[in-house]
Amino acid sequence: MTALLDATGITKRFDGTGVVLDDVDVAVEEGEILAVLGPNGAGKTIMMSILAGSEPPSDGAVSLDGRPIQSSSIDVSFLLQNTMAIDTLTGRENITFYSRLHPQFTARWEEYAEAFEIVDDLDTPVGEYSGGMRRKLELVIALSIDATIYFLDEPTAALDMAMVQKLHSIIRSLRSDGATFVVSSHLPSDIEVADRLLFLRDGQITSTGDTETLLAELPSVVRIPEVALSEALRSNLVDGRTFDDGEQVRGFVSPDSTVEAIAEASCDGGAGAVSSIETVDPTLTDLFNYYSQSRRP
Ligand SMILES: Nc1ncnc2c1ncn2[C@@H]1O[C@H](COP(=O)(O)OP(=O)(O)OP(=O)(O)O)[C@@H](O)[C@H]1O
Repeated sequence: MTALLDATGITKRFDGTGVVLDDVDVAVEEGEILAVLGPNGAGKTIMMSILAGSEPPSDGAVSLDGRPIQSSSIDVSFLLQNTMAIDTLTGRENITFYSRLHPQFTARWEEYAEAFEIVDDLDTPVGEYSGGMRRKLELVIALSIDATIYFLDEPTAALDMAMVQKLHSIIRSLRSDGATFVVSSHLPSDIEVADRLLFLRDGQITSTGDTETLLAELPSVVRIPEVALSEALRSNLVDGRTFDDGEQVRGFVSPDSTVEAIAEASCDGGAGAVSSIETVDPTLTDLFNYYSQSRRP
């Protein structure tokens, strides 16, 4: 089956910064929801801009339905962080502006403005909006376009959890009508809406797959009291790395170690905390932390 969106050998270089996207291949099937995940500076925005056809790659090519992608195509809706809403116009005027600009703009905006709770703010200039209000208005506009494919760059960055859930439900509903989504994020909660995850780090794809498969391939997760940490214990963890979890930390058990070895190492640390070291079920945050930091074995 030919992918709806097909990007091959995408590379981006900037004078000074050098290579920020390095020979990336991405294929997105029709009706798929792909989440592009990675830490700050991983190259998500650059990749989204190139995939959506709004930024030329230094090398490589992107096609939509077999033709070179163009951001101006009526098939594409692209939400790029903080670039859409015009400050001097009110929310309503922005909506009118985009409705005239895009031939596929629909009356769905009214339903979405209600869902994102910005109806009462529509007559206020966008320059007076908070970051979250602006993001919600931009989402209302981007999602009201009847596109074949939606590129949403970090749509949930300024949203509270209730709004994140509403966005996910709108994405699912448009997908059930046949739409395709590429959504970038650095929030583990966005994993919930995706069919497939693609992790980006330092401009390269470190892993890709569905959530279930990537979760199954995750090393055991261990929770350790911070006080029990020692160099010897860290040497049993993947990359020696730990992640905050309240008064404890979490880490991934190295392939050549065991939870028992970690418990023993904690004795060596002199903390007497052996009994409180435990393996735990992996969460989406564990999944995000592991694949954002490590290369799939
Ligand atoms: N116009 C530019 N000129 C030079 N370097 C750039 C330019 N735009 C981005 N970069 C560099 O490319 C790299 C990737 O940036 P990008 O904005 O794509 O990351 P990101 O994953 O979206 O990060 P964040 O989560 O912080 O938004 C960074 O090192 C950044 O400094």
